Amino acid sequence: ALGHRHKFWETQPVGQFKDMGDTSFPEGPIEPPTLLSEVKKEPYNLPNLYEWVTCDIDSEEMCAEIYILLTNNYVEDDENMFRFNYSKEFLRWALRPPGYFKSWHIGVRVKSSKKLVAFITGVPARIRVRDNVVTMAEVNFLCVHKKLRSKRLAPVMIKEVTRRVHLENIWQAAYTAGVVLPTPVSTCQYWHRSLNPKKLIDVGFSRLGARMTMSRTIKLYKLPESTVTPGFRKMEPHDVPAVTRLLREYLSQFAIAPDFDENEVEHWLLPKENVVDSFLVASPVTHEITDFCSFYTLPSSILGNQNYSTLKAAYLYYNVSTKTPLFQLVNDALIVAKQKDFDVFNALDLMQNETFLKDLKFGPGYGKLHYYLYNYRLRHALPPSELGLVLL
Ligand SMILES: CCCCCCCCCCCCCC(=O)CSCCNC(=O)CCNC(=O)[C@H](O)C(C)(C)COP(=O)(O)OP(=O)(O)OC[C@H]1O[C@@H](n2cnc3c(N)ncnc32)[C@H](O)[C@@H]1OP(=O)(O)O
Ligand SMILES: CN(C)Cc1n[nH]c2ccc(-c3ccc(F)cc3OCCn3ccnc3)cc12
Repeated sequence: ALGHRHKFWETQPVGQFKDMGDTSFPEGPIEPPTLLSEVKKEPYNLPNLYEWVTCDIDSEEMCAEIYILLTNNYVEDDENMFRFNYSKEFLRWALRPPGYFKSWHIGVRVKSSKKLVAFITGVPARIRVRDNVVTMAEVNFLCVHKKLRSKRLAPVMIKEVTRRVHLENIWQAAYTAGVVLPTPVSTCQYWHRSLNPKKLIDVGFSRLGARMTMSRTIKLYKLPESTVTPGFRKMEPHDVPAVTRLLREYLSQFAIAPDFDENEVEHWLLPKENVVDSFLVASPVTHEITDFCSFYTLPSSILGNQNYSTLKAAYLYYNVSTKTPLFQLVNDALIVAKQKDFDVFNALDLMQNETFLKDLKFGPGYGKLHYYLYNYRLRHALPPSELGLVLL
């Protein structure tokens, strides 16, 4: 805002800070599509030492290079105590949804050593914004090696993924970040629910509460051995049509939400070992599916701790409650996560999550996750309760 210059973002079709509060602009695309013949045909120039590489995520070797780059150089928390450690199977899941483009998995190598030093990705998604379903690119995994930071490489990466998205006649994007950029369409807070409080305190993720002993803390977060909702079970392939109907109906209440079809529900929500867990509640009598709950697995490396190297974290994903109270549904997810030896269960305060966070003993995190749309203006920022989109 004041004095804050965004030399790159000021050139982009995104809401600008200087226009904040000006509601005279219509909601919708900021720039019209250009003719495909007018989209730049060759890649943007990189500094001389570097070259573009289109990453084949199916290749074990390429996937390993991406995994290692992210493991050592991706997002850390504000105190640099943890760094996301997306697994290879998670990356393959996240980057190969129905209709994905290999050309949107973009790497930068050092010409001489062939070392992968930067990465950015897009995957196609139909996102509804109020009443408009827009095909967008969900942009993610932007990463520049720690040794190459602050050289203005990120703008080149962003322009290149934009160019390749334009070549597929797609003109909007959605992305999230912990940093404030021009201009968030919504801002969420993240919350954490301890499952293994002793480890969380040992690694410095949590602190022992005032007037609390360790044994009192362990007791506070204790969960039942098994889930409590009758008819609560893992999702299976034959459930895809019913879960799609249930989820589409539920997500229709939010201003921004994915427009999932059965293929996308199959990809994003069928359980995948070590990647995504999903459950539903089917009425024992009618077998009607009335509720749904899911979380994904995203460990964080613990930086500089002698006893532990990894924090096993679950992240609340998409949930639907029509009969079982959301509180009880998510509590069953906590119970399953504890059974699977997760250390912590994370959630954003979007959708209807703030109705249960405190009651289920989630504590507020220290940072925010900002949501952005590229080349699509909203007249006002949305409260998180109107957001129905979870990006990985
Ligand atoms: C129609 C299709 C459109 C498709 C594209 C849509 C847009 C997609 C946008 C991408 C969405 C990604 C979503 C996503 O992946 C989820 S957010 C996670 C981003 N990754 C990390 O935080 C990993 C660790 N950090 C790094 O690797 C580097 O610090 C990065 C690469 C972040 C910046 O590298 P650097 O060496 O530290 O910085 P310079 O190269 O010198 O560049 C500085 C410029 O980059 C702007 N910047 C910094 N962080 C950003 C971020 N997270 N998004 C967007 N812009 C970001 C910054 O404001 C400045 O521009 P300004 O001068 O205007 O302020
Ligand atoms: C969303 N996706 C784009 C990854 C991403 N990028 N930037 C981020 C900033 C915060 C969160 C986040 C989202 C939900 C949550 F419960 C906790 C979070 O971060 C905790 C702090 N932290 C950062 C790294 N290790 C721990 C994700 C992201």
